[in-house]
Amino acid sequence: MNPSDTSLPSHFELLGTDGAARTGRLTTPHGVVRTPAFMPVGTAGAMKGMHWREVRDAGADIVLGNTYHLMLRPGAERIAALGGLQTFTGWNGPMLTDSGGFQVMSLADLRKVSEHAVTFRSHIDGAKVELSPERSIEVQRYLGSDIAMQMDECVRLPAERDDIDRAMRLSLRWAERSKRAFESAPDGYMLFGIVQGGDIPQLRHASAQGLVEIGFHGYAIGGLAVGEPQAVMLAMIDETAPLLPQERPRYLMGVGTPDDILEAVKRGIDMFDCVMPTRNGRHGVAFTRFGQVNLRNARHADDPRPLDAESPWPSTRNYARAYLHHLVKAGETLGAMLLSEINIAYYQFLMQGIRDAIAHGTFDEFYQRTREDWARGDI
Ligand SMILES: O=c1nc[nH]c2cc3[nH]c(NCCN4CCCCC4)nc3cc12
Repeated sequence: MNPSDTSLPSHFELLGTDGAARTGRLTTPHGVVRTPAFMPVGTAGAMKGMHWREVRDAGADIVLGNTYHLMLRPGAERIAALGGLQTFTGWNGPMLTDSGGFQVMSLADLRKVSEHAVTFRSHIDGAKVELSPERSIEVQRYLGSDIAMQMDECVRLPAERDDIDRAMRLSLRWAERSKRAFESAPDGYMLFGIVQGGDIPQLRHASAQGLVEIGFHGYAIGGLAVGEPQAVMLAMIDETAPLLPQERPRYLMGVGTPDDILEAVKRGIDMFDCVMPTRNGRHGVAFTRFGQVNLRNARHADDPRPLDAESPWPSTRNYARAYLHHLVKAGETLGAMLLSEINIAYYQFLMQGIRDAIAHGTFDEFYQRTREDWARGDI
């Protein structure tokens, strides 16, 4: 389990730091991921409202798929028989899959957590399903993701200390089982552990130290972006990141807004995923260099200007706000499509700016200027 060895099909190289911010390169069997990286979320094997070529052209190196959705429909064994996720979907680049535990807790009916597994009824057809750490690893292997996640239990916040402690210790035992199942067939792919511990520093420390002792290719910080204020999320990153190995990637799950990402990169996070760019796009909200713009707002009805005339992304600099406003108000599918690509392109533009700034030792200036631009707002 030594992914710093660059002769392995999967390995991480730390290329530069600026304060606690890091830039690196994560090599996987399906390609290279530039970090800090934002992973668009293709939950059920598709990027809602976009073609894969647009996701690639926007600058995304890696996308996320969800084990929970894909194992229920179309089924992991079926995807394996059809060549795995990359062949099945046509996205021929790196993919990371979440283990399924989080979605079970947020989407499934009649779910029950035991030491052995979580059992639930499919939200699609009501079928009874059991998801153990071993089955989750088996499913992720069938899907063929380059980076698999351990099975864990994420507790929504606020929560009682006893419940956070119980879920954190269960997740550590599941981490051990996930690794054992993963190592039963070493094949050059990666497995990440997930730090739990809620908003309690001592439990975060215990979780991080326990995972490092087990040893993983990378370490996710989970149990955040689950209802807590941003200040609490950032405080838990401050408590956790310094305990994680410098030479392994750190992944903050489910995060977040551009502001969340900038703050987390400043604290040493390398990887992110969030549905926000595509979900907000479908709801008519654009992310731009000057903050968010709600195209449903009547103020755009006669505005011939594009969202950002300086943007490198064609749709951001070519379409009049009045047209985007019209599409959104008319419920035209093209509105959701254009705003999804515009938003994914902005997130990747932000990540490229972050990587360049860290590489040049100018992250602090980039951080200040970016926040000033957001604060200036959309004129
Ligand atoms: O602790 C986790 N383990 C496994 N997967 C996770 C996924 C997560 N996703 C989130 N937050 C998602 C927040 N997102 C923001 C935009 C709207 C939909 C919800 N926290 C997470 C924690 C975990």
